[in-house]
Amino acid sequence: MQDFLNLDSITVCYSEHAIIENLSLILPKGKIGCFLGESGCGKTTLLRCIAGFEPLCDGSIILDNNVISTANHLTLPEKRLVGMVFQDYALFPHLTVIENISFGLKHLNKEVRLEKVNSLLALVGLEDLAKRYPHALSGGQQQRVALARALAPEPKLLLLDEPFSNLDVETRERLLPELLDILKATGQTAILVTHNQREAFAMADLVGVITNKQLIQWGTPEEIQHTPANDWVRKFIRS
Ligand SMILES: Nc1ncnc2c1ncn2[C@@H]1O[C@H](COP(=O)(O)OP(=O)(O)OP(=O)(O)O)[C@@H](O)[C@H]1O
Repeated sequence: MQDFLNLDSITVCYSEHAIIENLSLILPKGKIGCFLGESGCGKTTLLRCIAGFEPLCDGSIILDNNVISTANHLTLPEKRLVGMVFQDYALFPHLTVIENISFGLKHLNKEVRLEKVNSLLALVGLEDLAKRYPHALSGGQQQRVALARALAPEPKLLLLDEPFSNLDVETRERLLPELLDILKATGQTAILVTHNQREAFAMADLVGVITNKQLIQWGTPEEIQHTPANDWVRKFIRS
């Protein structure tokens, strides 16, 4: 497998207590990975490690041939070119849609920035709401702004932590294929955390099942569903 993101035997601890032990996986460029597992198994912690918000106790994380985390080295989050979309969108309330999306593009000249933001607004279908503030948007619209803002700096890797969890079922159903289309259209490599297996199997090229501090299986949705690694995975995906 062509290796773009490589988690190599990583162990993650909080106060010397291991949350994740000796976890390895490879995600090729342009693919969407998804972590599945029970509440508290460490899915968000893994995303935080990849984003550079948590150190490793052991192992290494390599992104696009750069070692970004080891037990002794942590490339700063802002230097990793890793974007993150949070559960609660985390938009800047005092900035309009267009200002939120432009936030990470201050280094570009005005013309280039405007062109980029306009194409992102079109990509997420928010051209008509560019001057609104977040409080005047629906949950689904806020999530689209968060996605456009995260995509704006063209991250090497996009991390999405339960991006649909605050949305009603109807909006989730509508946004899921839209999100997939946007990620695939931009060739974005991404990792999604969700509690929802249907979402994981619909979105992901590769699904990781985590339990008891370990990644039990890392495979395509078909492999996980048709050849589960053990009884635990079989029961988990039927639950
Ligand atoms: N800052 C912290 N300090 C100590 N323990 C923590 C910290 N953050 C998380 N934990 C613990 O680490 C474990 C993994 O948490 P994490 O949030 O990664 O799980 P999760 O799989 O994302 O859970 P959920 O699906 O409920 O969001 C949990 O037992 C949690 O209590």
